[in-house]
Amino acid sequence: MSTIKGLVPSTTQYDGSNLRIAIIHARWNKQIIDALVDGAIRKLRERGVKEHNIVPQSVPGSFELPLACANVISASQIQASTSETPSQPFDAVIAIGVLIKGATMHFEYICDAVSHGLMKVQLDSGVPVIFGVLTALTEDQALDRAGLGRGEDKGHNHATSRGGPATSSAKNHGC
Ligand SMILES: O=Nc1c(NC[C@H](O)[C@H](O)[C@H](O)CO)[nH]c(=O)[nH]c1=O
Repeated sequence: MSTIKGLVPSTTQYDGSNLRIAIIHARWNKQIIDALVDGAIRKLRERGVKEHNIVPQSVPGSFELPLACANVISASQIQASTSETPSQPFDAVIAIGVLIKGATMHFEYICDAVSHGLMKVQLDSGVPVIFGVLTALTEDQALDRAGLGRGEDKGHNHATSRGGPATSSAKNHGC
């Protein structure tokens, strides 16, 4: 059965060649995280973002993503405005995590806190924070969304559809 879900690809080809993007990722569920980070980097490079302008940084778990994103944004803005050798501030941040439901409500509380936290970071900073956190009810759901599915259909790496919004949001943000 066909589906109506999905992101309609933008007809505008955004040029990422002058963008600087941070990728903040958790270290929980490493096999899936690694595939998502690789997918995001691949999409950013396809959009023309230079390799040295893609800056990955890790945190222990998804619960630490909002603070790390806020810190990396403010640090880059301070560095750009006060340093003797100013560097370009980040134009967007991609937050990547993998949350898999367990037997308790821990999953729900982290998912809620992280999603609201990341939204607050982007509204407070004015810098786009792309939501790349998988909130999976099962391991197979997470594996499928990283393109690592255990069945014949390996699924689709959802992080490749995070790189695009990072460049388009950054450009629309007037960077
Ligand atoms: O519990 N499961 C998960 C998890 N827990 C750790 C949490 O994010 C945080 O690092 C600690 O609570 C310490 O603050 N973090 C994830 O990214 N995915 C999970 O599936």
